[in-house]
Amino acid sequence: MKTSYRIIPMAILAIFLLGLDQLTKFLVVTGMEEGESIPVLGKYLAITSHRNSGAAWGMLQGQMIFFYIITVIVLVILVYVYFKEAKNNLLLQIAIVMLVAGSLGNFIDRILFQEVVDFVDVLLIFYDFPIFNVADSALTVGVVLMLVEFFFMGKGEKDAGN
Ligand SMILES: CCC[C@@H]1OC(=O)[C@@H](C)C[C@H](C)CCCCC(=O)CCC[C@@H](CC)/C=C/C=C(\COC)CC[C@@H](O)[C@@H](O)C[C@H](O)CNC1=O
Repeated sequence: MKTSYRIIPMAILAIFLLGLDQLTKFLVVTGMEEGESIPVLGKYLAITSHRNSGAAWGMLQGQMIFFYIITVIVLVILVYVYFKEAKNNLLLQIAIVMLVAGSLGNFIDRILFQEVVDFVDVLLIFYDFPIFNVADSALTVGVVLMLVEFFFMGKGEKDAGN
């Protein structure tokens, strides 16, 4: 029977992403001093132990209550959209799972430490991109997949067609 919500595979993907996020953060917290940096790829990629009590680019430092509220709202909306819109839509299901896993990853840090552990330190050619983590990567990929789904696969196309 064709499973339309793919609950098991999507749960496995979410647990894998969340586990990878929490494991990498745990290794950084226990294995490195804050501020310590380990070059991986010359000066373009390093593992730098960093903490951020804000959102992307350090916005809204310390506003934990706001982050808790936003994250819970985001999670509720994602679950609603999953069961309402993602039936038989694998791309949308993966996008939503990436966003849920990423949100939960940073949510756990914010509840436990009131700050997020970051460690992926990329120096883009001329711009020193903020240090991020696996959860941020999942969120960013999820946002991109959601945009692709909407504009190239989903409603956007139908509306354009009308
Ligand atoms: C990725 C979302 C940020 C993440 O949102 C979350 O947790 C969600 C679930 C809850 C937030 C309170 C609400 C979303 C705010 C939206 C936002 O901020 C616009 C972002 C755009 C984004 C494209 C989607 C760009 C990319 C940036 C970065 C990621 O690069 C891969 C740099 C990450 C570093 O600044 C790092 O220090 C951040 C730290 O880890 C805490 N992370 C968060 O707040």
